[in-house]
Amino acid sequence: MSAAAIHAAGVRKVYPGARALTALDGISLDIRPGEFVSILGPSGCGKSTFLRCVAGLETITEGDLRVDDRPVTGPPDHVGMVFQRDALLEWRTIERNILLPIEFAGKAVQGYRSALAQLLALTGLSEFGDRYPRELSGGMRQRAAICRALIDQPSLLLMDEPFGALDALTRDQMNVELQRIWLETRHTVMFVTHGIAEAVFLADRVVVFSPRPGRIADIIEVDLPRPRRLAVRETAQFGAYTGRIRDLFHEMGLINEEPSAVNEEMAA
Ligand SMILES: Nc1ncnc2c1ncn2[C@@H]1O[C@H](COP(=O)(O)OP(=O)(O)OP(=O)(O)O)[C@@H](O)[C@H]1O
Repeated sequence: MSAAAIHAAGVRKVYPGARALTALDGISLDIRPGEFVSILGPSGCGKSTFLRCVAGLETITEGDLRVDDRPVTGPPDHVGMVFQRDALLEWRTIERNILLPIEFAGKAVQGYRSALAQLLALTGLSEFGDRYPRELSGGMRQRAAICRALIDQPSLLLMDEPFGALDALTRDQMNVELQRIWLETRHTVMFVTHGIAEAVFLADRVVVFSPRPGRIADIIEVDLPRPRRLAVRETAQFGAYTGRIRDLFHEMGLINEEPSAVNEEMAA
């Protein structure tokens, strides 16, 4: 029996077809209940694929993948998801957007009124429940999307570049807010990102993927006290974590700061 919230052992994912594509190869990873894990890697390395496999939206080709010790055979219960695009329905108020998963599940929304009020308060949206998405800023919309993911009390929150479309300042603010929400709710979170600083700031562990086919290049434990303030990013300890990840990307050939090396390569 595994106590892991997510258990992956030798997970391989091949997208079939005439030009079959191996997106993931040999992913083995256990995520503990209540842990915040960032998945970091270059574009196209299979981060979203892994998240979609955990969410039961893709089937794996090989290996063992479990959520709460049950093999993933379809979208598991008690999983909330947040994507880069908030996917709010423009014709529904914020409250009715947040309650959508309850309606989909055929449950009575009345039973969720107090959960709704708590989530709106937690995310600073109490005044905006009766507004429409177009009346909210990008950051507020993403907070509403987080409320929608949390309304049915998931044990696991899967986030795929949730702040990727936001400007840098709003993204910083959302990082702080997400940490606060997580410290209050202690869901297990798997957070996919391209951003090295964002990954380190938020996570208990950063799982670094290699370029496609996605393999785990390294797992970095982030031992920084919480709650973390944005200023932590200026500290030597934080710099040591981000530096280590940058070195990894260097080794993988993903960062090249030597113009002469580029020239040599181009000349070869
Ligand atoms: N439905 C699909 N059918 C075929 N190939 C796919 C499918 N979805 C993704 N891929 C391929 O799998 C690889 C991994 O894609 P994925 O979206 O998981 O990467 P990613 O790391 O999340 O990238 P990004 O950071 O750019 O979003 C890519 O080469 C992509 O083209």
